[in-house]
Amino acid sequence: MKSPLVVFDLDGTLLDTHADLVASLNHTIAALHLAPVNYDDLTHLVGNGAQVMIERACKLRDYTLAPEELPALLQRFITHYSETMPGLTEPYPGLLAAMDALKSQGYKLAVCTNKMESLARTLLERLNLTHYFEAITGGDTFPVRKPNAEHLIGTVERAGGDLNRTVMIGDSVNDILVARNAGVPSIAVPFGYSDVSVETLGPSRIISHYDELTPALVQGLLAA
Ligand SMILES: O=C(O)COP(=O)(O)O
Ligand SMILES: [Mg+2]
Repeated sequence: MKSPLVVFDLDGTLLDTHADLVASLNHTIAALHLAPVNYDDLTHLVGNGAQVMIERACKLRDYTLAPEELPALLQRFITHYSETMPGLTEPYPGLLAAMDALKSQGYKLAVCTNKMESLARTLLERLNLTHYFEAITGGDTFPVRKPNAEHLIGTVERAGGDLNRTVMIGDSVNDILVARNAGVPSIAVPFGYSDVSVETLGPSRIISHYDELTPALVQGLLAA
C-alpha cells in the first residue's frame, strides 16, 4: 500500500510570505505610479498567482491595464521577488516539528501552490525545506491550476501517492475547493490570506496551530 500523503498549499499555509509579496507587488505597480497596497488588500489579491495579483492590484487602483503591459510587469515582479527572497518569509510556528513527526510516521509530503513553480522551488530551496517534499507543483506546472482537481491529482501522482490516502491543507478557498473537487479531505488554517473566515469554506477540519497537525489527526481524516 502507498504511503499516506499530506499536500500543503504554500503562501499563507507553509510560509508567511505576506511581507515579501506586498513589497514585490508594490515595487511592480510603482512602475505605473499606483499607490502601494497593504496586507488587507493582499488577502483579496493573492491566491491565483502573480499575474492575477498584478491585474487585481491595478483594478483596485482603478488602473485599466492594457494586455501588452502585463509581460513587463510580471517580469518586474518575478525579478524583484527572486532577488529578495527569502526576505522576511518564514515557516509558520510549529510547521517543521509537525512535518518531522508526520515523516517519522511514514507520511509523505508535497506542495501544491498557485505560485509559479520556479518561484516556489527557489523559495523553498533558500529556506532549506525542499528535502521535505516528494513533489512541488505550481500554478504553471499543469495546463490547469487550483481549484481544478487535476492540479491536486497531478501533484499526488508526482509524489507517488494515492488520492484515497491524501489530505490537502490550505488557507484559502482554492485549497478547500481543489480538495473537494478531487474528493479528498481538507484542513484549513485560519492564519493565512483568506478574505473570508475559513469556517465558511467548509473544510473537513480547521487547525489554528501546527501543533494540531498530528499523524493521529491525518489518520482520522483518512479513516472517516
Ligand atoms: O501565489 C499565489 O497567488 C497563491 O499561492 P498559494 O496557492 O501558495 O496560496
Ligand atoms: Mg495560500
